[in-house]
Amino acid sequence: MDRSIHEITLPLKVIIGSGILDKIPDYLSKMKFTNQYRAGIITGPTTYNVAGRIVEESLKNNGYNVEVWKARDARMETANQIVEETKTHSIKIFLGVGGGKSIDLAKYAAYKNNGYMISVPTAASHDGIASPFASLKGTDKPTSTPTTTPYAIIADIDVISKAPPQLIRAGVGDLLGKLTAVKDWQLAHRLKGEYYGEYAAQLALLSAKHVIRYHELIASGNPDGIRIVVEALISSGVAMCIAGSSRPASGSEHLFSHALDLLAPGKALHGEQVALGTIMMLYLYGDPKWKKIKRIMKKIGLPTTAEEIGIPIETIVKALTIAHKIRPNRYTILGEKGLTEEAAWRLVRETGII
Ligand SMILES: NC(=O)C1=CN([C@@H]2O[C@H](COP(=O)(O)OP(=O)(O)OC[C@H]3O[C@@H](n4cnc5c(N)ncnc54)[C@H](OP(=O)(O)O)[C@@H]3O)[C@@H](O)[C@H]2O)C=CC1
Ligand SMILES: O=C(CO)COP(=O)(O)O
Ligand SMILES: [Zn+2]
Repeated sequence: MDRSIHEITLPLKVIIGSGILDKIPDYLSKMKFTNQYRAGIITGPTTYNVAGRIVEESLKNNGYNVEVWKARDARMETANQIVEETKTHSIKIFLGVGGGKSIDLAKYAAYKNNGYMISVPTAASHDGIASPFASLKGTDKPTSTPTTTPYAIIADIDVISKAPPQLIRAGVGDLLGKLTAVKDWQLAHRLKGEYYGEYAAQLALLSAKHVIRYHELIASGNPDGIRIVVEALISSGVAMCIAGSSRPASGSEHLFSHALDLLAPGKALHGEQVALGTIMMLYLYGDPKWKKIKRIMKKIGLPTTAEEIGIPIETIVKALTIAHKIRPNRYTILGEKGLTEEAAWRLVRETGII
């Protein structure tokens, strides 16, 4: 990347409130959109019932021409199919209504169609809500594809609060990952001369520190706690916008999660896997904080063992040994050769994952 020109695109508007889904047409018109623009809702089978339908009906009631896509996965193949279909329908406004999967698909489709992406999260489970990247699956090396920064974020706290509690816990897990992601970024800067942006790094770290500070309030299910997680997730996404890469938000703990996605797809949530990886990567850094993070994870109900996350320990060990190959140009504590099987077994024993 040519670092002499650093272009940053941030979301134009962030609206967080209660019962705001059916106000989306008003927000769109305040952003100068009219119902001359065709709208596409990219959602999932469950999230359509939770939120997508409300958005669809309110847009239709306001004269919008609306098409809906209910996606079951965020594979590159699925993403390209949506791109083609949205092209046929001349969609210009792409609303990602759902979890990380739906939001990533909408971002990708908006980017490929030169449209506007509106991020409508139904769960506080990931920091892709505001990021300009789409994590698409289905290849042997899951990649973060640069797309378009969400033009606006419309987060309905009522909907997000009613989501299964496992999802908000996963959001905290994704944020805890910034503790090692930033260490990895600094390491790559020192050892490989990689560009490092202190401000973006500190912003990502702040989002992790913020949820650590308020973990008890978050665990109580109080709407103020939910709001804290949503804001921290948005802020971590903004860190990615500023950095121009997912570096501040994704390091060795994410490589471990991506490896699990390849070996045991659909077994656990992204943020749960990332948090488990964070314990182990902190340990590798010799940072005694791994014990505190594990304690906090237990307190809020995030899985801290192979059994709790529902993935066989052998698979976790295997993931640790292949994680470094997922994105070879992203240098992390795992180094260029990765962990041996013996080292991986020692790691899971020392950190009590087994
Ligand atoms: N681009 C980026 O920067 C980032 C991308 N990601 C990506 O995001 C994904 C992880 O996001 P995550 O949200 O955990 O996964 P999903 O989008 O797969 O959502 C998990 C499940 O929760 C359901 N769900 C979501 N909201 C609700 C709700 N309110 N009520 C009931 N069910 C709900 C979804 O339903 P349904 O089946 O209807 O979708 C889905 O079954 C991964 O693919 C990850 O790689 C993560 C971080 C950053
Ligand atoms: O999940 C992410 C940040 O939380 C995105 O990271 P990746 O670049 O590893 O897909
Ligand atoms: Zn993540």
